[in-house]
Amino acid sequence: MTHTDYPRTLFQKIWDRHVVAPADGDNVVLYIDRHLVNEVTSPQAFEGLRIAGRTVRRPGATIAVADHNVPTTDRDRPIADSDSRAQVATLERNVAEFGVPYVPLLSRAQGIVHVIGPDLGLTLPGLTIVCGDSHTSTHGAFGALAFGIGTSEVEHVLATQTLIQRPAKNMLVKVAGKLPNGVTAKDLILAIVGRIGTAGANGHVIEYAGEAIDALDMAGRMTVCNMSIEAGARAGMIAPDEVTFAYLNGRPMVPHGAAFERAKAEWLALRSDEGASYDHQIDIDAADVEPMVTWGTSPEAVTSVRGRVPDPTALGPDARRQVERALDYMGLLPGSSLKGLPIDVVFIGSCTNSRIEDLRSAAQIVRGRQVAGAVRALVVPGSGQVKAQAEAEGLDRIFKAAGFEWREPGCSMCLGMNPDRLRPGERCASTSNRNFEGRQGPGGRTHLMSPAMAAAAALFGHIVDVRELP
Ligand SMILES: CC(C)[C@H](C(=O)O)[C@@H](O)C(=O)O
Ligand code: SF4
Repeated sequence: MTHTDYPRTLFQKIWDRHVVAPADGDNVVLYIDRHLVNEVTSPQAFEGLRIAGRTVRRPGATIAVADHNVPTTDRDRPIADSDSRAQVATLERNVAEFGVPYVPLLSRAQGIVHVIGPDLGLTLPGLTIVCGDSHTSTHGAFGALAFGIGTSEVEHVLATQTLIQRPAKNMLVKVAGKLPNGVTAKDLILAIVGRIGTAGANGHVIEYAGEAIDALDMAGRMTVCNMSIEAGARAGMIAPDEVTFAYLNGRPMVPHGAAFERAKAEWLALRSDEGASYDHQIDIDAADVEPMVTWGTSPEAVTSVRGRVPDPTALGPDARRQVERALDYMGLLPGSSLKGLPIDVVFIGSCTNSRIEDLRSAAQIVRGRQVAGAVRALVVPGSGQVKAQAEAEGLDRIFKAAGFEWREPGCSMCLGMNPDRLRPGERCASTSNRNFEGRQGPGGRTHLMSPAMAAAAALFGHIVDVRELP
């Protein structure tokens, strides 16, 4: 079946290539190329297979790793928390029983599932990639169709290598112009989520395009696609180009030599056709984007670092109650300024911002300076490979000399499923993607920002505008 008779978007091209058969109504059976498995959403899925007497259909298309529950210190010792220990042990038992490839905790390849896929070259243009984790959208940065699935779908993919899917709508976010100095991919995606809201892309796959997107490195593109989910999108994607190919070339699971050249020729066709239509388009001028900081308990509660916390009395009754509650939780006064707000903890990590480029950008700010007195500051590389690369470049020494803790890879303080947590009332400058109540530990207060902004906050002990650093 060919579809060359009408212009299609990148999303439609990948979708069409993966439809196996129609299902009920508009639904289709979609073939899945890669299945990433973590310890959180897979136990019941494997249990389901066991009960039904099924096997894993394509173990070679599947890869498992533990990331959420792993401590980021003392890796050679047993995990102290019994629930976390049990989750990791269960994954290890399941992968052994079902013959699924597994990246062991002590392997150099271990890390956050959305960091290791690209690291290893498992994430390739044109593929369908799923994982029982919402931030699977990260992999769309390579021009893949990548989305999060629930536990029952994890079981379905394990058993059949397919999913029943309903077609998505398609949104284009076009970012014209250049991002100003000191403004990063993280600021851009925070600005987009702030503009369209956490439900702004519900039911849509977002494609990002335009000069500012083309200018991003792969880490930046992953940051943008990662947080698409915070705008309600099912996935985010960016057409592959020379930046993508340069990143991929030479990675372990990427085709080599002549096979790479052949693949590249195919990947070049993975872009939206001229005249392809979208259900929705958003236009952003990159020149207007500033360093962004969240003030509330939802990623859309965000403003420029020069901005102020909203004043609820200026709002209608519903918005007013919401903002009042957020400010109360966050311990912020209405109308107060974000710049100068004291912070207790700095977390540089998570699948949004724990890649080598993110660590370089933070280290550049930190080099030769010191973390402010009482601030507890953590750098948690996204994978063992990122950690080794950073150490080879001496970034670990820059961070440690400044007073940062240098940790083992994992989700860490992005969410409180492991020992890295905020204490109640602590305020954190965080490079992660969610600032929900209790996300980093009960009572913890999260301000999302870029790695450079978080690094600067660590040095001053309060939120600063990275553009104004001496
Ligand atoms: C625990 C996991 C299922 C969850 C997700 O799906 O995203 C987590 O990774 C998160 O970031 O909240
Ligand atoms: S780093 Fe955070 S957002 Fe990413 S998968 Fe882990 S918990 Fe989820």
